[in-house]
Amino acid sequence: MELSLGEFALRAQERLDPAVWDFIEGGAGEERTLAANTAAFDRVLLRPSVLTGAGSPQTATRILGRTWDAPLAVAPVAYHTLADPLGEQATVRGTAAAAKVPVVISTFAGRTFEDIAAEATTPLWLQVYCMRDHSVTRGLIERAENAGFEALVLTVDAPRLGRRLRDLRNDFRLPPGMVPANLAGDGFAAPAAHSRAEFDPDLDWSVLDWLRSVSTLPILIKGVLTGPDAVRGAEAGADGIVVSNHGGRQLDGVPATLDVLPEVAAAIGGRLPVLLDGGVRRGRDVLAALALGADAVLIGRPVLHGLAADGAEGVTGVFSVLLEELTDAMSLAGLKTVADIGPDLVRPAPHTPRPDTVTAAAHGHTETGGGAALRIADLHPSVADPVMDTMNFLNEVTLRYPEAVSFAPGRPYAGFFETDQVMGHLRRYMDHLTEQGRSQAQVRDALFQYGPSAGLIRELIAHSLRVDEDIDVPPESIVVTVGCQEAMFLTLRALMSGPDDVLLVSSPCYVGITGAARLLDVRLTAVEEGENGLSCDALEAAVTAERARGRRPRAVYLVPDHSNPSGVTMPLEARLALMDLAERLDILVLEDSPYRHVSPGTQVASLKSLDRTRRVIHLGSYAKTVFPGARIGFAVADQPVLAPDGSTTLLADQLAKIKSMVTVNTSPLSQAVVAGALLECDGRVSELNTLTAAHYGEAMRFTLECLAREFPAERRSRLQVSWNEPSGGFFLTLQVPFRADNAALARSAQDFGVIWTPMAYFYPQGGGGHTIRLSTSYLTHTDIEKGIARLAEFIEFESADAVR
Ligand SMILES: Cc1cc2nc3c(=O)[nH]c(=O)nc-3n(C[C@H](O)[C@H](O)[C@H](O)COP(=O)(O)O)c2cc1C
Repeated sequence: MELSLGEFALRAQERLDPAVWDFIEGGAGEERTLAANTAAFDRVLLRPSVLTGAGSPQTATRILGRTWDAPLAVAPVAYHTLADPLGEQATVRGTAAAAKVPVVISTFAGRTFEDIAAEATTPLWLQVYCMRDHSVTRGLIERAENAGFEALVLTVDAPRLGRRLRDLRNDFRLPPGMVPANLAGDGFAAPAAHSRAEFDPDLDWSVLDWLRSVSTLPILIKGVLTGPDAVRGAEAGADGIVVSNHGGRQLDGVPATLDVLPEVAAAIGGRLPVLLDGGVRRGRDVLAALALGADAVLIGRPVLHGLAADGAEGVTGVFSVLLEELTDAMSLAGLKTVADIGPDLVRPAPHTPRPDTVTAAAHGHTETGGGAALRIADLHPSVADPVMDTMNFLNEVTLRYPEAVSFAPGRPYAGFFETDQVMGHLRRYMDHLTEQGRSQAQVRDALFQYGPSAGLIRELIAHSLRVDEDIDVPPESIVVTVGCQEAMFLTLRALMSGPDDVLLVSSPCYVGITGAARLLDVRLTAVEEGENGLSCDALEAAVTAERARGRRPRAVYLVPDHSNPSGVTMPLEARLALMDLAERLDILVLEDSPYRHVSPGTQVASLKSLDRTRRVIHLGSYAKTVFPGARIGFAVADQPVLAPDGSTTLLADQLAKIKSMVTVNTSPLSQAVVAGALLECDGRVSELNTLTAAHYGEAMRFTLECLAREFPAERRSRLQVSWNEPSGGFFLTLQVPFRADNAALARSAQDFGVIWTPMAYFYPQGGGGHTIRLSTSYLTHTDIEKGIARLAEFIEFESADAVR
């Protein structure tokens, strides 16, 4: 009886034809990567904890909404029929007898999906190679879906098969009669040549959109080896990442999967499951991979070894050994559950230099290599997220070119700010407290002391919402926050309770919410915005697709009025339809609307004022209506929250609880100043802002006039330039024929003296590459005129190549 996977391999080698053995065992090139995969596991030393009371370890884990008996799965491997005539049918039977874990079936399976499914009592996933003829791939997916397969695994490391020298030397051909049971055609006997003829070598990230359009199954991408690619995958909508180098069979010289796992896991930051394959041969290897950031591992060659050694029973044997070893290792390392496996369990072997130390030394920066030097990979992945860097880039460009006219920042116009106003507002609020019968000591405490987490000025805000917005909520449903940003942060923290929870956002989307989601490891799904703002059809489709993937869409975030960044306003009918839909889909609506009262004309009713069933959490801000330096925002969260003992609180109470651990309370001084402003206008913020709204309306009108002047009809159509005409707010968007990216922005700032924002920053899952955002709010007419003239020159220059 075999006691280790190595023994199964020996048995298999005895039984298999040498050329078939080479086909299975071999790697590409000099097989360096193949060797590196197992060597990386050999280097890991485990650090057990003693006396943990761990008892009998539990290997079960939960991934993609399903419980697996162990963090193991069968990797997609072509032609199991090479090892046993029953092929994949024997594999699924043998695997299920040991553990309920997924089996990934290769595009090149030797048995039909239907026959395999008939045998399976464990989840089946389909590995997808995307063929030049996409209809072939679509047909495979449809058949697999009909047979009950539960996920797709898109292999992304194989535009063609790698140079496998053993197969070239053996002139390897599949045995006569061996064909992929689910594909029609011929030429399969020579796998490498076939892959060159049939695999689509031109795939890019848009293939994920295509897959989404043909299937609602979760999609994992297999073959990712870097953090940035993992992030791209997540942004492109993948549901999971498989760190893989195809068992060393593709590009020889890429690193061992275990060595790149920490980088990928850090980049993903828990947003998606990360699986790994390559070289896992022992239970302790599973522990090492999980400790370094994997959620589960896939087993490739050993499954074929088991199959060749003893058919289905051999596969059962392989998984039984792995499970036995895993349980044994967990027990001896003091681990009770899979969740207890963390980075403390591993450390690199002493002779292994850490890659970043090598780089630092090469650059002569060794002095930072001491105890206090931190690796970015050890920090929360959000700090390395491109979303966070985009704003830095913009600030940097603005600082570097102070002479440039900047249409980038969405700042209020400074001409309305008077320093004395701050004193006046403060005095007014203090007088108000006194009028209300507070003693001098109480007034002093109110301003100088810590205050209630939920805020001091909730009554005044509630009054203002009632008289100005027709929003009738009790003061207790309000939490005063440090800017609207904190209101978003608290709301997401409270609502998003598990990895399957999803926040839907209108796309393009304000970066404050995407950034907060990133900090909190919240999963985002973008819902395309149309001419009338968020589309109900797109929202319903997104919610349905997420639910089909086993996820829980919790809320949708949007800016319904004069949106940042697009400038679009949702008409009343669209708002009513959204409220009905939110009710039907049972999701919450996060309404963020900072520009309503600083826009000219009558505003459409806010979503919160239309809310009859407490579906809307309103995220408020006084940054534009009073001044941003006060940093005062608020959340209206009047949703009831039920406790197990039957008692009820408001969501606002829970937000206040969280706030007490984030900022304790919002500055009472700042609250007092804003309260003074509210008192001055008896809560009618719209009246307080009559002049401001007229000013911003005029700035927008003048910008549109300058654009129309610079781009008369002929020039507009020649350059393929167009823009929208928002009725208010701070932003408008402009379509241009060239890629409006950071490089274009840098050229625009340096050579033409005009700065704008690439709209691509605002598309959480890609898009907006040919659109720029212009902010009209804080510039004078002279600057606007100068800036738009410069912009026109820049667009003309850039378009010269793009339009030809
Ligand atoms: C004989 C063989 C066939 C394979 N066929 C496929 C395949 O059809 N599709 C795929 O994505 N990966 C394929 N792989 C790669 C495996 O899915 C997996 O990445 C690799 O085997 C894991 O490494 P391990 O064998 O060291 O466990 C194959 C690997 C082998 C050894």
